[in-house]
Amino acid sequence: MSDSYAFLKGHGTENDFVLLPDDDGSVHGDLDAGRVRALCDRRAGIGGDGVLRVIRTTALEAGRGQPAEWFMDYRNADGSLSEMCGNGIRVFGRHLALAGLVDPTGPVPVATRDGVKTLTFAGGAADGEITVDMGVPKVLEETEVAVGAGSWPALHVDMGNPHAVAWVEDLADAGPLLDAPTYDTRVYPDGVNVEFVVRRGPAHVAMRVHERGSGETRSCGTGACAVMVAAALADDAPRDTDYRIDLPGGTLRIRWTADDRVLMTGPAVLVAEGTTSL
Ligand SMILES: N[C@@H](CCC[C@H](N)C(=O)O)C(=O)O
Repeated sequence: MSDSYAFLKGHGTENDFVLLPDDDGSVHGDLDAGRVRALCDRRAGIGGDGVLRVIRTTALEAGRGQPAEWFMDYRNADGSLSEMCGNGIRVFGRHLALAGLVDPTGPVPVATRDGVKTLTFAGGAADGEITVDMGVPKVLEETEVAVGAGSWPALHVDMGNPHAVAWVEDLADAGPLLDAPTYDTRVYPDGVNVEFVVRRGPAHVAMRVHERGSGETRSCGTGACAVMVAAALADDAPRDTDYRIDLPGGTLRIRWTADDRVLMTGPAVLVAEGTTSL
């Protein structure tokens, strides 16, 4: 492994990531958790909610056999793995398009630990929103989450990664979320991302999120999809209704289609690139 290596920094609705180009896996090897934590450190590192390693599908065991050239190797800021990252995959796609590694005029498949997701670019490589086919949601059991003295019923929605969606009176009810919400570990043996949601209008909600492995973040794409599914069920909304999901870092638009797929649309921005030896 080399001492100094390339990175990029980007965000999707202010959910921010360090990207590590590593085509054949020779730069970062197994990408140990310590390096991920150092890169994501907001004072001593570059800073980010997670790391996106850009690696060929053929170069990583988790990617082999998936029908896509590129694999999004996502890690949370604490170094843990997750199956999927909704904001991250748009940023990942933006990098692939800007680097000329994919053709953004057609559908772009990206392999993940939750299988292949397909990206559609509304603009060119450099601008416009990106829509991701996030696949079929799994609506599971009713459960409960708690923060401090407050506790709320929550719906378990699986978007490839686990979510608990809790309706609250006010987004401030959950407090500063410095501590992770508590949850039923029998329901979520591998941890959970917890979303707190309020209504803003018809097909329009706002949310905050505490992410497994990253703490409270400004946005979570898979979380927004889970929230949209919970809201559409609560509203008895017809399929193909477009929901607006407001997050502290911006807005995502989500649709649950008649053929049971969740489509997420939002921005993806690259803000810096360089080399580091972290
Ligand atoms: N911010 C992401 C989700 C990242 C993974 C999550 N923290 C987990 O551990 O499942 C998104 O935009 O979906």
